[in-house]
Amino acid sequence: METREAWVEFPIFDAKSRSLKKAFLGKAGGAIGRNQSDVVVVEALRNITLSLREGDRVGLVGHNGAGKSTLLRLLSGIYEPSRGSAIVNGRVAPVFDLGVGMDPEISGYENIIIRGLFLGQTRKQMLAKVDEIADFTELGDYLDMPLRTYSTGMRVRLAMGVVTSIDPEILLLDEGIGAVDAEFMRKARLRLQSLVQRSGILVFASHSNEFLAQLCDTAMWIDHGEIRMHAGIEEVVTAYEGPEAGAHVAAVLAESAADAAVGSGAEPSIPT
Ligand SMILES: Nc1ncnc2c1ncn2[C@@H]1O[C@H](COP(=O)(O)OP(=O)(O)OP(=O)(O)O)[C@@H](O)[C@H]1O
Repeated sequence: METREAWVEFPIFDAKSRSLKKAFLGKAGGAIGRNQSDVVVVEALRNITLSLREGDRVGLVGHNGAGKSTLLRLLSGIYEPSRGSAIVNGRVAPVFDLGVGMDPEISGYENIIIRGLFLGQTRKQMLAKVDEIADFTELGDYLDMPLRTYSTGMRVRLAMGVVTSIDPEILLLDEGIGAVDAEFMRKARLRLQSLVQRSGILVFASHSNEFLAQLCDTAMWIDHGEIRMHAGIEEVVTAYEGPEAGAHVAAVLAESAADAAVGSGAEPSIPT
């Protein structure tokens, strides 16, 4: 997966732009400027060159409107670069808009299948795991009801169940998963971790440093549409948010490492 000097610009034809004489760079959001035809554009991504390979687990950090979601959409092929190039080889599972691929008029069960097809699974594969996914969601009889009768959190449960049941080569994840209750989140986290382990490449946009530290091994700081820094998570978070946040990341990393060590130590050894 590779991008070279890729830009994503959104032309805004109805911008109230008379006062916009010079390019504007605020705290939040990408730069607002003009293109060659003098149309106002939001420069959501500027000059992005990156190369990701099997095993890479990258977290995206950056302020609101920095370009994280746009980068995920560029990497998934939803957006074409307006300049430069983006080449993606592999089966991509874009998991940012949990509602995409869902139909409000059909049942939860049917939506499990549809959403799976949307994520590149076959109908046969989905039929084989629909019961297990249904169990995970704990939605019971609601699974026979149309999706429009669900609350936001219930929809997220369904979407999370499907998403965490697949085996993607490239997993693009946005943290749109805050709507579920704490107990369900704990359960979902384990499934999410196992999904990440099965995936070839992970790119994860999140405002939760704890989550980033649990799932990723490097972080990329996106600032006004540009890659400002790509390094270890602790280093990037320290630069982006300060030493306290960096120390928190270090503590989470140490905890995960300790858990992993206990996990491997607990495995029974096979006598020879
Ligand atoms: N469809 C669109 N049309 C116009 N501008 C857009 C569009 N989508 C995104 N933008 C702009 O692109 C910039 C980057 O937005 P993006 O959603 O990628 O940010 P983000 O880093 O994911 O932010 P957040 O943390 O708030 O979710 C913002 O300035 C936003 O206003």
